[in-house]
Amino acid sequence: MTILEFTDVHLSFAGVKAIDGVSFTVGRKELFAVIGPNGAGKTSIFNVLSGVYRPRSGRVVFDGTDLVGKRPHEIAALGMARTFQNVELFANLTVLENLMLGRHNHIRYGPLSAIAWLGRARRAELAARAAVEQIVDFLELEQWRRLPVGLLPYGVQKRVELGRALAMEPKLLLLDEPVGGMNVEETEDMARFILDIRDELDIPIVLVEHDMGLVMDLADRVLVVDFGRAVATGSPADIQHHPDVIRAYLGEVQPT
Ligand SMILES: Nc1ncnc2c1ncn2[C@@H]1O[C@H](COP(=O)(O)OP(=O)(O)OP(=O)(O)O)[C@@H](O)[C@H]1O
Repeated sequence: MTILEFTDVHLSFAGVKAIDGVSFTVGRKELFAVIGPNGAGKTSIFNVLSGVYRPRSGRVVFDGTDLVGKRPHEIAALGMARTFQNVELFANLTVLENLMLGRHNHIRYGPLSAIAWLGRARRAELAARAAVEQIVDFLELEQWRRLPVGLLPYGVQKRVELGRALAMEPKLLLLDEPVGGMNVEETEDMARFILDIRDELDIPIVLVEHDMGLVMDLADRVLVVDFGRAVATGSPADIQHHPDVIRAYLGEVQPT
């Protein structure tokens, strides 16, 4: 039961092989992590998944649909939501307003019914508000819900960004360094929410993260990339001791 198949994908920038024949699959109940040293190709993999880059060759199949050639908004509408390395929210809007924006692809009514606040428009708006309140509750954002996002601590902003992705009711969630720049307490909170998303909301997750401890604690399986290639795929316990993984992180050990 796979939600995502990434098969023999190649992507180059002016001679740099950012992705050099990487393949992996993600299961429907899986928390799948992609790790690797700086410049290894992790962000490029995310950008191919979300339609920002079109690969030179290879297949990317999401829930039965081939994604290659699709635009980012089309991929989002198919049910793939992402967060970004740097928080990308509307700083002047409140938490609730930012979360409502995440629902826009679920709101289907014409401008006339919206102006007249009739039937479908009213029902869709009320359903969106109810869904957003559930997310506020789930991510424990109550105390900040009516504050502009720009005023909130960084860790809370990252949580709002996660909430906005959840507001899309995704079939798959892509998290790009969800604990990057966070302190220990914020990291622990985020780790708990990520696990709850997989276990309670039943949403599979692909995670790119530099925090090894977090990856080892959370991931069901891990893909290690280096110089655009897949070095190893396996459980956290398996890959930790894999000689190619140790080499990728520590460099070649020279005999003395
Ligand atoms: N838009 C681009 N133009 C040119 N080269 C790029 C571009 N994006 C990525 N690259 C190159 O592709 C390679 C992979 O980069 P990528 O950002 O995917 O790595 P990464 O593993 O996400 O790195 P980091 O951990 O530093 O974020 C690098 O050599 C990078 O310089």
